[in-house]
Amino acid sequence: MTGPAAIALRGVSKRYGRNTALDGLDLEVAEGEFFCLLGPSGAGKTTTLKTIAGLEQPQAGTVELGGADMAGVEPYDRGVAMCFESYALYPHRTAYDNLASPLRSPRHRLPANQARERIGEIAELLGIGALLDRQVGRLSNGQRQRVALGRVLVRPARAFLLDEPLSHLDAKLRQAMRAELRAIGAVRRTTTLYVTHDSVEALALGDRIGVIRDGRMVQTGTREELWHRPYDTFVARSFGRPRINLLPGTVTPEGHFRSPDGAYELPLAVPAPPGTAVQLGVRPRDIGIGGPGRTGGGAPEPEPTEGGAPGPGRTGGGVPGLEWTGGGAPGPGLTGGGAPGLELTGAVHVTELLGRATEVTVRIGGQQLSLVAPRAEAAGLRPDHPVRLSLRPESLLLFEADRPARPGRRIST
Ligand SMILES: Nc1ncnc2c1ncn2[C@@H]1O[C@H](COP(=O)(O)OP(=O)(O)OP(=O)(O)O)[C@@H](O)[C@H]1O
Repeated sequence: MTGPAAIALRGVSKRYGRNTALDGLDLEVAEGEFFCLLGPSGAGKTTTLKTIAGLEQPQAGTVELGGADMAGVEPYDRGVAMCFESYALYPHRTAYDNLASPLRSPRHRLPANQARERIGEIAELLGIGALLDRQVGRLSNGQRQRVALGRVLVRPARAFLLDEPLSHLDAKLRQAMRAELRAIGAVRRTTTLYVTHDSVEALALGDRIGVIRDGRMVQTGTREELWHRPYDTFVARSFGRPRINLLPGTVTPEGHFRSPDGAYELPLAVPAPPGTAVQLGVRPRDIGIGGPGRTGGGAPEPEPTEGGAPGPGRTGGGVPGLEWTGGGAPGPGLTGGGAPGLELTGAVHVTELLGRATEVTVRIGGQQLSLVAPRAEAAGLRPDHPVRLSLRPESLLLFEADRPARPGRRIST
């Protein structure tokens, strides 16, 4: 990172009475970066944004913007623009007026013609150009949400803090807006911290993603890092639908994974002490069905259940929702060919149609495992049919067993 981070939180704790919202949170967002903060409800995402904006005072830790400590700096003087999920708009004024009001404040005042131009540009990009004369109180929730987002984006800021700005839109519009959002010039140029609980959105939008849980940052990284090298089972479960299979078992003296009933063993690429209780992580799209024909690189189909993401879907080393723009080699984990595939035999439990693909749940001994197969390949499968599964050793992840208070960490070399 050159120069100070645009946003830096160090050891930030925030309690509300006996409720701990943030518990020593660390976060760094680089200048110009689009950073997605992903976490379940109650993880502390909104509190993080409010603390950066100066609307909440942490009990411990520091917040820096552009290298300057923000302790004691009023929200207005921090220069960040925040869009709340519960948007505050003037319901009796027009959408245009709502967009224009930030540009009338002494700090951001623009000459009328420039203000009009800027509002027009933002409104067009957000698809509300035709609604500018309408009173906000007469707009739908989704339209109002776009006005609220526009209000944040019209004025220059050192950083945008966006709290689930697309949550009120229907799936189709959300998908379109997601693709549009990063194209907006203001967003492209400005550091953006974007809160979401939707992993598809995070994968589609974030230059980097931070996964937050119980007020702590579990892992930050690029989508490839989080997908291929998740810190623990919580992060692994956060990405991908259907979810990653996490199969409990133990490590044998030979360093193999063994299922609890001994129904199967698989060699492990990662050394783990014999006897260790572990979980084997394997993503449904990395499992081939019906023999060696499909061992080369997981299912070639686009993501049917995660089709909301822009781009070709599966070009980025298996990470869904990733438009691979870097050229050259995709991320790790897709070495294609080369390593011999592993084989397992089981019986079909159920099949479920997912649009162009089919989710197949297979029983192996007492365990179940789900995979995604192209619809045509799965068409003939019936419950109790015997099936052969193929796995690529490099797509297997190994985790410690989950404990009640702590998801199992990934075991790596
Ligand atoms: N003003 C408040 N008073 C008391 N508790 C609060 C307050 N604000 C947040 N909390 C608590 O702090 C924790 C974190 O809340 P926060 O709103 O930051 O989570 P979140 O990740 O944004 O969740 P969501 O996705 O549901 O919006 C929750 O347990 C919440 O109940």
